[in-house]
Amino acid sequence: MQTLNSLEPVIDVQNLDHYFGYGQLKKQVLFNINITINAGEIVIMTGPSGSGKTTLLTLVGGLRSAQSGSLQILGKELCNASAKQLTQARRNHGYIFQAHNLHGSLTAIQNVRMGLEVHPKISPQEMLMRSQKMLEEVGLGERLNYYPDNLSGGQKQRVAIARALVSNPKIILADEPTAALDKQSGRDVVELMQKLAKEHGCTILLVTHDNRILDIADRIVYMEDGHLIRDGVSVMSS
Ligand SMILES: Nc1ncnc2c1ncn2[C@@H]1O[C@H](COP(=O)(O)OP(=O)(O)OP(=O)(O)O)[C@@H](O)[C@H]1O
Repeated sequence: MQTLNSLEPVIDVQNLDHYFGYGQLKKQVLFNINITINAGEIVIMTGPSGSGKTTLLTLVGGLRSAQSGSLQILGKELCNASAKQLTQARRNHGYIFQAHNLHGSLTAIQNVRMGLEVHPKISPQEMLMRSQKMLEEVGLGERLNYYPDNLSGGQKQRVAIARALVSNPKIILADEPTAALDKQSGRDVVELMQKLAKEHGCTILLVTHDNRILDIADRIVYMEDGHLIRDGVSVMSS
């Protein structure tokens, strides 16, 4: 089993280019991206709309295939990886999106349980136990059997966090997790993510336009026109 220490890169991107389309419609959207993210780091990626943040996040997440350069996740190369290798890699990740993507017909605990379905070795009882514990950790122990429609925006996002974390992923990828939330709920959600990531030893790569949450990052990276133009330690982190 692989053990990680804080100096080991969990995400290592070197000379990564990415294109959409073919032939005359082929368009380069990422240019020579280089970034190394170590275990336990919280990295926020920011920058203007269309600068390539989501594209980079989906490549790191194995949601699309990297074509050129090197993209190593937990020591495994994902550039030109097969569909099977990408599926395998996705098991290391928890995803949190702007729209929480909860299933409306499932209760909170059933939604969280979905985060364990890709791990067939866990028994149904164990799945329920872990899901309940995770919901308790995000402060929703009293709402296990609520449907998403009966939860506030912040509570729904907390269910999504529980679903992302229930399988103990090494890496959490979050795309605009506060965009649909008011100021206080957004703050609560990212502070919860920060706390749980530190407790569970997760690395977080988070895309946001929300300047109010930049201070939770250990490092902020800035994208513009497909280039990573700034990569430094957060001036606001303690
Ligand atoms: N599936 C796709 N097919 C073709 N072009 C795409 C596709 N997805 C994104 N693009 C283009 O790639 C570029 C980068 O888009 P991306 O969504 O990664 O930017 P972003 O920084 O995440 O933007 P936003 O902040 O608005 O979410 C844009 O020019 C976009 O139009």
